[in-house]
Amino acid sequence: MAPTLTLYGLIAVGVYLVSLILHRIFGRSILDNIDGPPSNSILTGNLPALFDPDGWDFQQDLEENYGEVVKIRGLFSKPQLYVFDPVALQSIVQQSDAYEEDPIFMKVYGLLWGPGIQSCIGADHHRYRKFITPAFAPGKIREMIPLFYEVAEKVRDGLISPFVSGGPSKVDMDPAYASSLIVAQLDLNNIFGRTSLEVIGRTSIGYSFDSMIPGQDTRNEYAETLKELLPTVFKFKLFFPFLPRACEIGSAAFRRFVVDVIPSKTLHRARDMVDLMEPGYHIEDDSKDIMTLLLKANLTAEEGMFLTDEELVGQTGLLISAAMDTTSSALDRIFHILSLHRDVQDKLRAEIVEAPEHMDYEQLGSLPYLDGFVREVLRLYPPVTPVMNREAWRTVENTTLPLGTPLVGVDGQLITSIPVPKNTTIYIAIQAANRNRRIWGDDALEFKPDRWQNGKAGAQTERLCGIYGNMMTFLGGGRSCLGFKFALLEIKVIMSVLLRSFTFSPADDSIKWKMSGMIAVPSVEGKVELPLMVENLKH
Ligand code: HEM
Repeated sequence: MAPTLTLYGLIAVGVYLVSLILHRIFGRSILDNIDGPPSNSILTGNLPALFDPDGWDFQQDLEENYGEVVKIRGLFSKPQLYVFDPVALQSIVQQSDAYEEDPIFMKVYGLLWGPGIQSCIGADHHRYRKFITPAFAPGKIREMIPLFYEVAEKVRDGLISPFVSGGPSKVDMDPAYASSLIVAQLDLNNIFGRTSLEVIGRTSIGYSFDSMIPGQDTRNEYAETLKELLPTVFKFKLFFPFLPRACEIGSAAFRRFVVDVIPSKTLHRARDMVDLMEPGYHIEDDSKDIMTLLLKANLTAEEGMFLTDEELVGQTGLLISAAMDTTSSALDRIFHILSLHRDVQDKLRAEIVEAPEHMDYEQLGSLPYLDGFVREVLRLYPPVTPVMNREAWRTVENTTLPLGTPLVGVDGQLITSIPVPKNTTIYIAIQAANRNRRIWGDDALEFKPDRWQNGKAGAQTERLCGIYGNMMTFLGGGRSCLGFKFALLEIKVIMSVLLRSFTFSPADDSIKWKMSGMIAVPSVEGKVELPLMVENLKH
């Protein structure tokens, strides 16, 4: 009896899936008239190409060969939209009642960290955001600058150590200059991963993950795991859509049993990582860190606004994760570009050495070339890779996406707005928006720090709704990055300290940028690393 029932059950599921696929392929969709690339597979659509670690060419094809809203195919060929039209973007990020963060990603974040700002929508998100925003006010970030310098100077000392003592890195003496100049090949990805974790650890929970002792690679297990966590979890991205339902099947113990018996090393690695993150970290100091600010704010929060202990802990894990990989990716890209453009590097160094050794909030913002350089890198190479998920969701059955530039439909007619059915996945194409020729000019794809004057790039007439520099790097609207000023100051402090002491040039290895999870990372022969030649100027 039981096997027959199981068989009928399986047949029913099979029939449902086949009818779903047939409906998707042969049924009509209101989005049929939007142009886009052919689907690569009935089952997975264009998703493998979109999420491929080397998917830059596919993204470029979307950016250059269709309109500013492109139709792609998702699971079971469901139509999805890849959007970089500025008016459409504004409508998406600002109409929080019509569009919300994809519930699937919310679920993933919630499973990894517990309740927190990136794992919820609606009123809960509003409550978290209102609660956390004051911790990132300019006055609070100003107080963190000495700590940024403290960490940056430890990094500098750490970089000097292999030069003086041999250290753990490959040391390559230039015989002609051996007595005066010393050059070493160092993996800056490792160094910036440690740096950004140390900065966010110290500022968010007053905890030092890494003593940054010169010459010692002392990253702890939590730090190592954190770095690997999202890339590992993202290996299962095609299964994400099933997560919300899967999490409702049986008890937690049963779901754990299922994970244990599935014969997948990667899944077991992800399970072990989440276990390790569970106990969290130990708070050593309670002075000015963000956690202390949140705890204090909790004491005086009005009814319904305070956070539970579980929420506070979840929040901190999310903050560390939001800050670490993004800032480390930005630093990697910055130093890779510096190594490739020696003239730019020299010009920056000249500006920096003229400035005070320890700059305050205003001074860090007032070096024009440094400011233009950072803006240009973050425009052309946003660390969060071009796709961010949002979904037209339940409050309205269907919604309408307004367009700044009309599209030519598949039927050859002009389209001035797009009716979007409920539950349509929309990708905010951050990089495509940042490189849109209509906004940035014909040289949009060129790296030109000089295009920036007083925080503005040329005579732009078209606005993007991003919170920083008319670009989408930190998003805009009610889910924009809360830590963007923090990140910019951290980056500028680290650049100013390191450029005073070192020059950076390419090593022999060829560096390729990959998409890892949602973050761009440098890699050499498949391994995440950024080998650069570093020359000590203060020998
Ligand atoms: C260059 C570095 C960074 C980049 C490019 C970046 C980018 C972003 C982006 C694109 C989002 C929107 C994500 C979404 O909608 O799911 C975001 C959200 C967020 N970021 Fe950042 N970020 C950076 C650094 C930081 C730092 C240093 C912190 C904290 C110290 C931080 C805290 C947050 C938080 C809390 C959110 C969630 C906001 C919300 O959901 O309301 N970020 N970030």
